[in-house]
Amino acid sequence: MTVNTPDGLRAILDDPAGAVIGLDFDGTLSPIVPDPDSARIHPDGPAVLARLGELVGAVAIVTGRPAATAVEYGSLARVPGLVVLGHYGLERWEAGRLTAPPVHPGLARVRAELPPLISRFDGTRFEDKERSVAVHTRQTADPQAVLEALREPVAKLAAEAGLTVEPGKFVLELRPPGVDKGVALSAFLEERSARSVLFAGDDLGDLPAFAAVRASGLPGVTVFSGSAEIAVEADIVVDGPSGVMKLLGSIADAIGR
Ligand SMILES: O=P(O)(O)OC[C@H]1O[C@H](O[C@H]2O[C@H](CO)[C@@H](O)[C@H](O)[C@H]2O)[C@H](O)[C@@H](O)[C@@H]1O
Repeated sequence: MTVNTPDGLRAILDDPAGAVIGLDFDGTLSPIVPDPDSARIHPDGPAVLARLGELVGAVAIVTGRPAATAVEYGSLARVPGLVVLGHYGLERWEAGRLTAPPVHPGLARVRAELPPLISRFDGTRFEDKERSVAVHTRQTADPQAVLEALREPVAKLAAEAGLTVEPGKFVLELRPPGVDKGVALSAFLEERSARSVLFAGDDLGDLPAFAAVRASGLPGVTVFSGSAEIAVEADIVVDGPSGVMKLLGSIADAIGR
């Protein structure tokens, strides 16, 4: 683990009741796997998050997944006070209740037109998440080349349907515009009158949340869940979800003392 800026962490440990711990799901809490439906939280996750939920102001999962999927794949239903902001903040799950806006009308079109567009590349995967869709290339023979080949036609279709493209690890998501993880995290910090913040993520879609930590004016710490797939600047870099678990566990231990 590389620690560059421990000040934000110090604020969390000194005043845990004022701390918001924001966490991405895939690649941060859940190891990356080839099949998106097979992703599950790291085995230590439910217990570590349950401990943290008792100790800090709030634990929030901010994810591109539908909120209910993150709760299910994360076995998170019993984490005290947990809030899950799904679809980059479009949806909110809290205490077993889901709130979400109507489905964007452009999704019907991409649901019809995207599968035939991607089917010329063997191994591409269409993920229908109801309020967004995603095209995965991880299981193709050349994931990066297929991603590049699809970038332009997918962007054109998304624009015509009034959707935005969210690129990630061998994935292009088409989702409603107007919200991102930074917007979602900033609003949550305001709502909770946070006095400090940590956000951990692993992918391009997490960068707005890292920027929100920096823009918040609060003592804050960004944590990058590192992998060979992308490199991102953050205050703390850990080794994937197992490193995230160790860090969160050590924060819980330090607060508990
Ligand atoms: O915001 P996140 O919680 O990180 O979700 C982002 C997307 O993650 C998922 O895809 C990624 O994880 C898969 C399972 O490990 C992996 O197969 C894929 O290559 C990754 O891109 C998920 O399937 C998407 O719907 C999420 O939006």
